[in-house]
Amino acid sequence: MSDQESDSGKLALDKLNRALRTLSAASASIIHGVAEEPMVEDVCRILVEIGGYRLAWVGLADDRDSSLLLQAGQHFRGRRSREQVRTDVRIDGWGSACELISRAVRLGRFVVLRRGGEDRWSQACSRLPRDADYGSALALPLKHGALTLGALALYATGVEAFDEDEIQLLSDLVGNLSHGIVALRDARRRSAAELALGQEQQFLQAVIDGVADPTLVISVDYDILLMNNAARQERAGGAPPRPGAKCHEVLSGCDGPCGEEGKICPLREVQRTGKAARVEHRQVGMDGRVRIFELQASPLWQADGSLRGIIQTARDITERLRVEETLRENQNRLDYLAHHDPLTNLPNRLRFNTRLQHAMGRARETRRQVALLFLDLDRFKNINDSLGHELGDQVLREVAGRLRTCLRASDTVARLGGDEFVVILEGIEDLNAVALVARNILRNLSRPFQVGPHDLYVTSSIGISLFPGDAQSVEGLMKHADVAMYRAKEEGRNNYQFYRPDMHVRTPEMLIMESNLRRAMSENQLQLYYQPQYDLASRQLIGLEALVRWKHPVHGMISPADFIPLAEDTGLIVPLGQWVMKTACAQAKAWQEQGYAPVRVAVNISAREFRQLDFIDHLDAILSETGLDPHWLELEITESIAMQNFDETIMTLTDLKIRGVHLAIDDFGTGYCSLGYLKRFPISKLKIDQSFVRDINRDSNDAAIATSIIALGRSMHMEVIAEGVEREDQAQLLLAKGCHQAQGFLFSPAVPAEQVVSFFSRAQEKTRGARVIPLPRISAP
Ligand SMILES: Nc1nc2c(ncn2[C@@H]2O[C@@H]3COP(=O)(O)O[C@H]4[C@@H](O)[C@H](n5cnc6c(=O)[nH]c(N)nc65)O[C@@H]4COP(=O)(O)O[C@H]3[C@H]2O)c(=O)[nH]1
Repeated sequence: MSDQESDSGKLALDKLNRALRTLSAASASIIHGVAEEPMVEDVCRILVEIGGYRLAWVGLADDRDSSLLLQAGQHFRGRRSREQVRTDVRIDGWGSACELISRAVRLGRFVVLRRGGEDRWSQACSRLPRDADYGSALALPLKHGALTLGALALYATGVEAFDEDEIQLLSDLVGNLSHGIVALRDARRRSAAELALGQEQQFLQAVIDGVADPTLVISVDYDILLMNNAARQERAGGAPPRPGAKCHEVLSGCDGPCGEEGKICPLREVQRTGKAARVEHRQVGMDGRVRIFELQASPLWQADGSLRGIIQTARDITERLRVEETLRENQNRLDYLAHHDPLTNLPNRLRFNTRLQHAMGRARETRRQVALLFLDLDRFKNINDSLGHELGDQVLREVAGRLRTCLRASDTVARLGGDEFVVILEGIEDLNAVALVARNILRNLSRPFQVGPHDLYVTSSIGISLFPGDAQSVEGLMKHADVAMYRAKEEGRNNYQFYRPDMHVRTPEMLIMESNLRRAMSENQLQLYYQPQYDLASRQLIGLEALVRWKHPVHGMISPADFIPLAEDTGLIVPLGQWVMKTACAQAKAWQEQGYAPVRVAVNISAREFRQLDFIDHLDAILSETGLDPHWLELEITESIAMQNFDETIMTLTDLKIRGVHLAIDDFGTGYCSLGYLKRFPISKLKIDQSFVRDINRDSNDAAIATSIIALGRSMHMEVIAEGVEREDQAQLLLAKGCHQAQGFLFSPAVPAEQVVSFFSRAQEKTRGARVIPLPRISAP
């Protein structure tokens, strides 16, 4: 081998070694590269410093507009340029500066140019430093699959640089560099996507954190995808859920999805129905308190229509449920009070009426009979009068208890008021069964009642009417059972009677009483007493109630409670009522003419009187005859009068109102006045029945009813007066509850007209100074 040959072999070996070192260093740089620009720059540096090229640069295509950005590192031997040339050289055009690279990119293969051998050489070198000694240049396209990323340009001193082997090695290097660039770009895109995802996540988190109710986004696998701040506070003390946490673990502390113990899984509900779902869950909070949550789950659909999961909001409804429960209890309690007798807890008249209606309906279907037993305690008034109402009440409670024991659970026993009870027996085929029950009741009630220190003997009388035989309506059955009950009393009490039509024929006793009453009216045995009514706060006289008295020459004073019902039955109530009205009006006018300050006089009107077609005509005649201004007359009707024949009643009441007559509802609370009707009546006053006043300080039911009546009166702009006020504590409590008027023994019983002037005098004293009223003391008629 000649020296020349040996030198050229050594040179070739050096060249190969250098090329391999270059490839190895460039590969290491590519593998460890973390960012595209420094990596490309480093590869250029290696090509110059290790590879021995005069210059290396990379031009990268901008895939946005197919222009070429010469943005990566240029390297010159001995110095380094950080310049980035951004040029608008089109890949398919030929610009001055990037000739070489543009061409390699456009052709998609390497391009070699040599000084003198190629007419474009000067253009390819036009942007290079002028002092450089270039002999040849090579451009290799950076390709990744079908995509051309740009090209690497190398400049060397010799004209014959870049032989085939070298180009091959450099092609491998460029291939690695392309991979490196693509890998870094992918990584950059990935991290940008991850960043965007993170920001999106943060945005969503901020959105649901803004929701006040605990809110979760749950996947179909029960994973918690999002949980808002309120939910974290509620379930995890503010901590975020651990990754992969399941909703049932966090919300209920359960291993498996909800479904047991009546807890419906909201996710499954949404999956089952494909719609939003609402369920209630009982959960123990972080503080150990049991709370009820209303969970509202809305489906979270994906673009392909499949269910991604649910958005679940929870609302603590513990307090709302508690309030609802209290309201329900209050409503039940009010319903109960409206349908039950507070003293005995038996159904009251209202409930009894409904039950009887239903029983009649069932009897029509089953073709069986209904028996109505009307029961009245014999001489119960004596117990009340001699031992007091409290013991009387105890007896009534005990009677209620005993009645219940005599009946089947399906039978009804109710208290109508006072000492009157009714029993409904259904499914009757044989009247003997009814008689058996009646006998059983009589036997049970005739056993002594142990009340306080007393052994009381109470008997009762029972009248029985049958549906459908005796009557087809509640009123008819009641009326006939009542007639039969009176017959039982006449038969010596403590017995029962089935109704018979001939019972309407008056008994000799009744006929005697009737003729006595007629005589009483013609012989002036009747007298009007007046009970004063007072303003509770000022204790000023505001009215007088006229109450009739019968002074029998032999039997003495007979209570109106005993003869008014008879007068109603016989029709005598009509002339009696006219006498009362005329006397009361004349008396009121007389007092006014005597110079006493006028007060309103109240007169009781019974149902039969009120229903007389000429009732208003008679009233007009009395008013014109006596000259009393109708404003000073008040008519008291009972709830039951008001509730019968609504249309007629409202016409009569309106006629009265037009005349200026005041209207009051007596014994309010004992009947079943519909509020709907009440508000349509032109009534100005409600009288709280004395049965609610008696124990108003002791019995919470009485107090509740009195309070309701006062509130009702106030809401309907009516006056409210309490009757039967016997003690100062009752008066004080009524005043405190907002009832401003009262009458009762606390102030005075009903007294004859002559004594009434003493009330006027006292009223006069109280108002002295305010108003001077002349008092020509003329004696009362
Ligand atoms: N325990 C107690 N009782 C008190 C007290 N203050 C007043 N009373 C009594 O309570 C009754 C109130 O009259 P009422 O509810 O209209 O009840 C009256 C009314 O429904 C009827 N009545 C009386 N006079 C007439 C009348 O002229 N016409 C009509 N249709 N009915 C009348 O007879 C019922 C009974 O009348 P009276 O025996 O006079 O009984 C009166 C009165 O004396 C009190 O503090 N304690």
